[in-house]
Amino acid sequence: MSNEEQRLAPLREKIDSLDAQILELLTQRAQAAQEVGHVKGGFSSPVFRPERERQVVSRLQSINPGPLLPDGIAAIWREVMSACRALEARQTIAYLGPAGTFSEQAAQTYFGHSIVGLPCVSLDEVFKAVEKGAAQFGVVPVENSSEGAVSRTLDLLLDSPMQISGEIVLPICHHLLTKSGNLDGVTTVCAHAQALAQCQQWLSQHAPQLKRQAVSSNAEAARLAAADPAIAAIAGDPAQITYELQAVASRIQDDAHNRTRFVVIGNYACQATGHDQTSLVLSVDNQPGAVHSLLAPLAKHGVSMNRFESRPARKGTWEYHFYIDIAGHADDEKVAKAMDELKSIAAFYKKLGSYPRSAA
Ligand SMILES: O=C(O)C(=O)C[C@]1(C(=O)O)C=C[C@@H](O)C=C1
Repeated sequence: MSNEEQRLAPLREKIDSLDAQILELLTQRAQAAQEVGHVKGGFSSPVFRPERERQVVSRLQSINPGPLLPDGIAAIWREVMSACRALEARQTIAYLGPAGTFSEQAAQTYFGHSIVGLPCVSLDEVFKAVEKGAAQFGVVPVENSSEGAVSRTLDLLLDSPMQISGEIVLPICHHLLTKSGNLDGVTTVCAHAQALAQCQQWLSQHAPQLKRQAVSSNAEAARLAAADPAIAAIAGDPAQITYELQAVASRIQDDAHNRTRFVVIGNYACQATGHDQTSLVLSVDNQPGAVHSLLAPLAKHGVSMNRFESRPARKGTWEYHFYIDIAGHADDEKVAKAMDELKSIAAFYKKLGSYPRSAA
């Protein structure tokens, strides 16, 4: 045995013994979750409880003695609870496919890996899958930090009976990918229109000769690049791994801090956790000071606004729907008061959901 092996052997024995103890405890935890599942089954109540999962992670982070980092605690328990939840009933999660999209990564980041993924061909299909009950929840992109709102998602949220029960913020890094790892013989770069826009400066500077072709998703671009040596794709890590491509250049997005916010849609109203957000859609009659009147109840009750987005109301007139995210849960007293006032002055009012805020 080498000197290194001699020193590693007792440490590894210690890790093996600790792992056996952790497994014993995880087994007991899984059995407790199974019992929880039986109780819920008796009341026909939902398996997935985002507010409880948030509480579990926050409590452990608050008593964490170190050296594990808070993000590490969150990642470990995300998978522990995903595996325990699957023993109660494995959840089917719809997302914008194909496999290898950032939407799939967002779904796994939020629900862990013990889920059944249901890749859908469009955002409309994600909503339909959840509305029809083919999936318990759906994950859809709603906003990118460089490109702004995903307008189709906003329009679908407006019309859907589903509510928002969570949010995920993912850092988005795009790479230029080919089968060979170089641009020899490559004529065209394919990507989703949003990704082409997010990388346009880099492309103009470093690969102006490539024809830019928008396709339905970056994962689809990666699939095309894997099949055709004349095609390069712009896509992220999940698609690079799925389609076994090589990076010609990494992190080519023009904004180094590029992030996308996804929301979880479903038929579940979350309880308050103390770190919540409420999403609303409103419209006001087209008259002077109307938008200001929408903001007044928030200021009056000390409710802060995290986001404000407008979309044409699609009625052929110059009218708009305002999508606003406010801090707090609809059951919080000051939020409830502000919402009541908003409801009374708005020409149109819809609550999209109250849910725990993403830590990112
Ligand atoms: O507490 C519950 O309701 C559970 O079902 C247990 C548990 C867990 O593993 O801690 C699993 C699934 C829920 O989403 C929340 C928590």
